Amino acid sequence: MQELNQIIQEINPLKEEEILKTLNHLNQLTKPPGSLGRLEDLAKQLSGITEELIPDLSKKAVVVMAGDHGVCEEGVSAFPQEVTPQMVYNFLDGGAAINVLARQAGAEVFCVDIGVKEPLQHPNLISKKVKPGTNNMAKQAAMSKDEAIQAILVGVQVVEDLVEKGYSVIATGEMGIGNTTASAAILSALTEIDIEHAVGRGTGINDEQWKHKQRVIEQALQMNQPDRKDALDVLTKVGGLEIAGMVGVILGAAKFRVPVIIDGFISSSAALIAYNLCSTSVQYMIPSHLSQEQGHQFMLQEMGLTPMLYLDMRLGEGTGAALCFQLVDAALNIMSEMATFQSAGVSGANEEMTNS
Ligand SMILES: O=C(O)c1ccc[n+]([C@@H]2O[C@H](COP(=O)([O-])O)[C@@H](O)[C@H]2O)c1
Ligand SMILES: Cc1cc2nc[nH]c2cc1C
Repeated sequence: MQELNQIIQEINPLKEEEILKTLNHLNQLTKPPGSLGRLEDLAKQLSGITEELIPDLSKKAVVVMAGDHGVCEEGVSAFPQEVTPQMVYNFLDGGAAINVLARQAGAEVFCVDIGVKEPLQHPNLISKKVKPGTNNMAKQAAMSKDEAIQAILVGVQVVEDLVEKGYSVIATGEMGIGNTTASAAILSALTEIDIEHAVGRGTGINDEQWKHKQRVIEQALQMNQPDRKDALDVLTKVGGLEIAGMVGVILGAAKFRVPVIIDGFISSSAALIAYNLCSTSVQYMIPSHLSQEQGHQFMLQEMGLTPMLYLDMRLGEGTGAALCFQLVDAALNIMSEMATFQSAGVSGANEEMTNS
């Protein structure tokens, strides 16, 4: 707990001065001020995070946290639990969607076993198992507080190792059959959103299974009584090991002043926990896309975030976040390659026609 509190204390706000310098530069480029919209916001955020006008963010990493969920025994997913380890090997063999999208963006995928039920072995796997899957949250707490903290610290350590190797922008990803149940439970526990709106179809359950999933989550919340004001308590009682790992990735990124691209519903439940533990951490988050999972919009709204992309995706793994690497590159290339009004001999706006 002390170590986690120390990390939170080391998270500082973005550098306002650097953001103003970036705005000033953007306004000199050959375009009407603000006309590149969210790309301009992104350029400002990146410089506020890194304390550099045009940072080198060429070394990109996707961290895929994998974990299993005891609540699967209640029948909450369209797929069996063995898909979690099977997909981990798929990530390690380079054949999953995240491998394709990461390659396209020039990013590397790092897969972490933080809580897969069965033993896994692969030379490229980062083996940091805290526990072989969570307990069934409908019957008891998903994990102990110590395990939740341990999993968060794994995420922080993974980021520290990546930063040491020169990685400068990180995307969150996850794999865990049953984890939309944990994420929806986190959303209902931390906000006023009712269960019907917080719970989605995950990998694709039918109406009847969806109603059942709602009842299971209701039972888990009744049984565990997570404290809305204590995000660590919520994570412990109804969260997941991969979710806790991503909380650590996000807090670690904020600590080391590295931009962190948040993927979909499950990644955002981790972001919501991180935000509740340390509200400043939201300044380091880039919300990549709006997942089709229905509760996702409420998570982002709760943190005051607007997604960059609307692609009706609901895969997870970090796929939406990986697509945003290209937007990060776009924002930086605008900053470094565009001509200024002065250098290109282009006339500026008519003074009397503008607001500023
Ligand atoms: O990222 C999302 O928005 C997202 C939405 C729905 C499902 N998923 C993925 O699907 C799995 C969880 O779905 P489920 O139905 O087993 O809870 C898990 O491996 C997630 O990566 C991911
Ligand atoms: C095949 C499959 C791939 C996934 N990737 C992330 N969640 C997933 C769930 C399933 C079922």
